[in-house]
Order: sequence, then C-alpha cells, then structure tokens
Amino acid sequence: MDPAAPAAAFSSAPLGSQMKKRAYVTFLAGDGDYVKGVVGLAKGLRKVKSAYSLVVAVLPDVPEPHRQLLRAQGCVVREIEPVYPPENQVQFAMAYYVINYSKLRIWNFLEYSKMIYLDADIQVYDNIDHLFDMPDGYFYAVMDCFCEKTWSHSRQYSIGYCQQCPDKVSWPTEMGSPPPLYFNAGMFVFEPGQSTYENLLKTLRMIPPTPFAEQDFLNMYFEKIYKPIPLVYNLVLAMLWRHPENVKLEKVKVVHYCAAGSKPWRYTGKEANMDREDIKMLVAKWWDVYNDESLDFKAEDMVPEGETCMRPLIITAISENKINYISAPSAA
Ligand SMILES: O=c1ccn([C@@H]2O[C@H](COP(=O)(O)OP(=O)(O)O[C@H]3O[C@H](CO)[C@H](O)[C@H](O)[C@H]3O)[C@@H](O)[C@H]2O)c(=O)[nH]1
Ligand SMILES: O[C@H]1[C@H](O)[C@@H](O)[C@H](O)[C@@H](O)[C@H]1O
Ligand SMILES: [Mn+2]
Repeated sequence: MDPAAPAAAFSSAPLGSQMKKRAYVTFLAGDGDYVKGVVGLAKGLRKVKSAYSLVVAVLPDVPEPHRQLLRAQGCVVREIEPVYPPENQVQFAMAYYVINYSKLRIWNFLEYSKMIYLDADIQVYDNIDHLFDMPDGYFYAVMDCFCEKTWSHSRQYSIGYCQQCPDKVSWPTEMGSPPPLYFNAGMFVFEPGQSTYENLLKTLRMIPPTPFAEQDFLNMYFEKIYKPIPLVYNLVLAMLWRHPENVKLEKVKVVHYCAAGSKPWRYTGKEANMDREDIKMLVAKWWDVYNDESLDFKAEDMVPEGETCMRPLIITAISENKINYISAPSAA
C-alpha cells in the first residue's frame, strides 16, 4: 500500500462518488430577455425547496451584468464555448435553434455525477429532486408532441400521427416501422462524463443538422437508453389543446412555456391559443414566482457545502504562495 495515497482511495465508497455532486443546469445565450427565464427558474427552484443549486451554462455573448444578476440569485455561472454543427442547408424549425447545439458542453461538467437540465422557459412548481435518485445509465425525459406547426416538415405531421395518441392515426405499414419514441429536450436527466462528452462532439461532426437541432441529435444519440418519464415533469403547453385527455393540470410539476407566444416575459395573449384560461393562469403563475421578492437569494438559502455545490468564495488575499478564501458575507 502506498503510504502517500489519499485516505479516500481506501474507503469503501467508490472513489469519486463521495466527491461528486448533483445540480440543476440551464443554458443561456445572448443579451436578450431569456435571462428573465433563468431568474424565474432560480426562484422557482427555491420556492419548491430544492436541495440542489442551479448551474447556468452561459455563452460568451451573455453580458456581465446578466451574469452578476444570476450570481446574485444564487446561480453558479459557467461559461461555455459555442458548439456549431457541420454546415449544410437545413432550415431549423426556429432559426435560433442552431445555438442550442452548445448545450452539449454540459456533458463536460465533470464535477457533477448527475444533473437535471431545464430550459430557461421552464418553471418548476413542485419539487422534483427525487428524479436524481432514478437508476444511473439511462437518459430520462418526457415524450414530445408532434401536432404543432413547428413539426410541419416531418412525416409524423404530414399524416397526423402523434406518439401521444398512437392509436388515433396509426402508422401506415407501407411507411415501415413507426419512428422511435422522441423526447422534448427542454428537460432531461443525464450523467455528465468525459467519454460521452467527447463522443457526442465527435458524432456531431458526422451528422448533418436537422430542423430540431440538438433535440433531434440527442434523440438519435440516446435512443437506446432513453426512458420516458410522465408528462408532469415537462408539460409542453400544446398538450393542453392537442391532447387534453392526457393532461391533469393540477398534477403537473414542471411547465414548459414553449408554445408560440407563451414565453411569460413576452406574452401578449394574441397568438393562437394564447387567450385560453389555462394559459392565462399559467402565465400569471410564472409572474407570481418571478415577482416574489421573498424568493430572492439570501445567504441562508445556500445549499450545504459538499452536498451539491461549493459555497461562493471571495478571494481576500493573493500573494505569491498564499491565497486566502472566506465565505461570502450574508447579504442581509
Ligand atoms: O435567445 C435565446 C434563445 C434560447 N436560449 C436558451 O435556449 C433554450 C431553448 O430555446 P427555447 O426554449 O426557445 O426553445 P423550445 O423550447 O421551443 O425548443 C425545444 O427545441 C429546441 C431545439 O433546439 C431545444 O431542444 C429546446 O431545449 C427544446 O425545448 C431556452 O430555453 C434558453 O435556455 C437563450 O438563452 N437565448
Ligand atoms: O421542442 C419543440 C418545441 O418545444 C416546440 O415549441 C414544440 O412545438 C415541439 O413539439 C417541440 O418538439
Ligand atoms: Mn424551451
């Protein structure tokens, strides 16, 4: 036995697992208003008393004042480099979806053993921390709906087929086997890892981009280990008018404001379906969390050290050989 080896190497728990952490993670690009979504999400996670911090993967174009705002809300801000897909002539379902390939960088957040990714246009209305305890080795996410116009490029849309009601229009035998289950990539549970990260980027270089950008890519890449979870963990709003029979709104824990016109910070009520009472209620509910000052970050909200994140540290003295750190003072 090497006497110089660290004690942790000999303990019964597998090396690494003691040090590894869990966290939520979201993604932010640009200097626009999606930062409001992230602030809302940080406050929403606090409201449901989540035990885990929110990491924000930011592209270089996120301005410093927005980063400071996020830190002041208790977020861990991590800059990532953009990821670009190979060039081709694809028309993305939304032109800006191309930036979402940068999300692949979160597989390189290696100090975390498991993370839950949430889009900035998602709000969490009930605690979902238990999702971290699902067995390792799978990719968990909620099945998508193919009925909105954004899907009009697809074979599914052209024949009116949706995996949310596969018996209504069945998949024609002459079209071969039905497409594999397809998840919405606004929310998923995953395990960062170096080999997965490197392999994702390597595979991306060989695959031409498609209309739903990294969502299509992740569906293809994780097809074999994808496990659907109930739609209460990511209510894609179109489900409310496309498949009302599948939705019990009072049971929903996570709402995804992805339908056209539904982003709460841009909501006008004018776009299709946006004047529905359930949509108005959900938009108002988002604003209630966003505007609730009691949910602003306070030092005592800090997640206990070692559990999910390090306490923010302030460098007090840097000399040639000496760096002293102290915990951040209470904002109160
Ligand atoms: O200007 C922007 C645009 C997007 N985003 C980030 O990118 C995420 C994805 O964008 P949207 O939420 O507007 O996209 P949708 O929900 O309509 O898109 C769905 O399809 C996309 C395909 O690229 C992604 O997979 C996305 O996660 C999935 O929910 C946002 O939540 C946000 O986190 C920004 O930060 N700034
Ligand atoms: O991820 C996309 C996006 O959220 C769209 O807004 C929705 O219409 C699609 O069904 C989904 O695949
Ligand atoms: Mn979204």
